[in-house]
Amino acid sequence: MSAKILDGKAIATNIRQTIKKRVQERIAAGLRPPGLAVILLGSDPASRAYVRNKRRACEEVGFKSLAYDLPAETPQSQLLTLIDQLNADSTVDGILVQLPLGKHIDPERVIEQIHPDKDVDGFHPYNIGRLTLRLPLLRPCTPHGVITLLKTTEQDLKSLEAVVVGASNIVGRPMVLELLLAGCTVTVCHRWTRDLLKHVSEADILVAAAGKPHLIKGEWIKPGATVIDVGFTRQPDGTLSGDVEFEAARERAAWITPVPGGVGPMTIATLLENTLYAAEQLHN
Ligand SMILES: Nc1nc2c(c(=O)[nH]1)N[C@@H](CN(C=O)c1ccc(C(=O)N[C@@H](CCC(=O)O)C(=O)O)cc1)CN2
Ligand SMILES: [Mg+2]
Repeated sequence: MSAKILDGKAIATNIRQTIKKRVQERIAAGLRPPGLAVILLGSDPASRAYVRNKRRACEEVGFKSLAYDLPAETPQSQLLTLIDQLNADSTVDGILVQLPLGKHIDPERVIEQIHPDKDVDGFHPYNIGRLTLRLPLLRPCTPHGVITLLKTTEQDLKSLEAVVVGASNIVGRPMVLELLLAGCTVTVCHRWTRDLLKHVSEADILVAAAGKPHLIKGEWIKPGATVIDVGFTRQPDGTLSGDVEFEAARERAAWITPVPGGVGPMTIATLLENTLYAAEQLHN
């Protein structure tokens, strides 16, 4: 078997086109464009690249993009004051602070300062709580983007065995909640899991989000499984590696995401969806 490719790049392009049309309709109806404020501290090259892509994506679909590039040493109090100003700005529907932040800043404190209705990353405890209680509002972008990808396979997700590898706040944990909401039976593996192979080999749906290149061996994959690789580690030669041995896994899986071009583009497309949702449903 050679798995079908889940082409996140193409699916994300379709989503972006749909959003662009909706923004044009809004403007034609005399409504303002959705606004997204993206805050970047420091000059980490990867963070700069992701932020550049987010701002470019906003401009392409016709959103108002507000850029705040602050020095790495910006005090937390100044960041909180900026967030307060953006919370009060009625032209801003979404606020995000690019992660990770420097050691002098408490990311949980910063996320909690964002008004939950403008938390388009879906990281605020209010939005995570709503997802936990099956009342989702603004949902974390990468996990929700993965669900969008899974829906394109037209499998009935109900009753499937899903295994998430990695338990981070921004991917693994909300991914568990999303898969549970979709009707899967969910197992989460993490650094203390004793027998990773055993769990992975039982997965109908595998979401690898450990950030460890090639942690998941191809021969562990259950034949016919759907493999979603959230990992993207930059190697010294400049190439990107996922958490899964792609070529070997592809021989066993039914569906698989590439790295790059799988999950990554869905994160940004889902961010645009969240910002449009905030503008249309939460701030009118
Ligand atoms: N505030 C946030 N910070 C971070 C998030 C987030 O969702 N919100 N996620 C990651 C970084 N990230 C977006 O911010 C992100 C990472 C990767 C991609 C992506 O498109 N990856 C490409 C490959 C890109 C490359 O060549 O380097 C792919 O997989 O195809 C998009 C967004 C941490 N911080
Ligand atoms: Mg990818």
